[in-house]
Amino acid sequence: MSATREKAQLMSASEIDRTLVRLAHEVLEKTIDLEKLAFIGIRRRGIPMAQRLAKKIEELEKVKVPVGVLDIKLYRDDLSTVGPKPVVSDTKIDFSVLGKDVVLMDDVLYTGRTIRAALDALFELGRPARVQLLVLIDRGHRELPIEAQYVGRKVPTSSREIIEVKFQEIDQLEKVLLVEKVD
Ligand SMILES: O=P(O)(O)OC[C@H]1O[C@H](OP(=O)(O)OP(=O)(O)O)[C@H](O)[C@@H]1O
Ligand SMILES: O=c1cc[nH]c(=O)[nH]1
Repeated sequence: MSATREKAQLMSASEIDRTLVRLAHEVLEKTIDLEKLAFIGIRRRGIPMAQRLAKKIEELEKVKVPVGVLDIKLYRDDLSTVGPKPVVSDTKIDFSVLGKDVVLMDDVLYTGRTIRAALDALFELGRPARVQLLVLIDRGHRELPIEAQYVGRKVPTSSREIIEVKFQEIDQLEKVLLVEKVD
């Protein structure tokens, strides 16, 4: 792994929280039937996001939104010409996705390959009524026609830059950093 240098802090803990509150309100605004809503977090940092959004919606609307988990790992195929390929390695969704209004959640949207793998896995489980995507950071550089309906912040980046999201539940600290690869 190449070394990195911190360039800027993009979000503090309180900014992350305010953004998630806004996103919870946006999801509610665009949801017709709350009983059909279901959140699926992409491991690792999509999971705390899905759990926190479900908690905020329970506080606001007194409705418990079911939360599932998709684990997508990078699978390196030596014959591949496009680099490592994201594949689903573990799924914990203990509710039926049939007819559900699913919101997939992840911390960073970049090429879109992780979300494509998540959609493939989701449709193997059943046919949801609708699938939307919520991300904390959209950094651009898409390689597939995938867009998020709910975006915490759009951050234009160069390909040498990396977005690092840190969440208390995983990293024991809470912030979003812009870092740069150094040779
Ligand atoms: O749009 P893409 O190009 O697919 O990139 C986005 C994915 O990359 C990151 O995961 P990463 O593979 O770094 O795993 P991690 O979340 O476990 O650190 C991030 O959490 C997204 O899941
Ligand atoms: O910058 C990036 C790109 C993909 N995934 C991340 O977490 N950060």
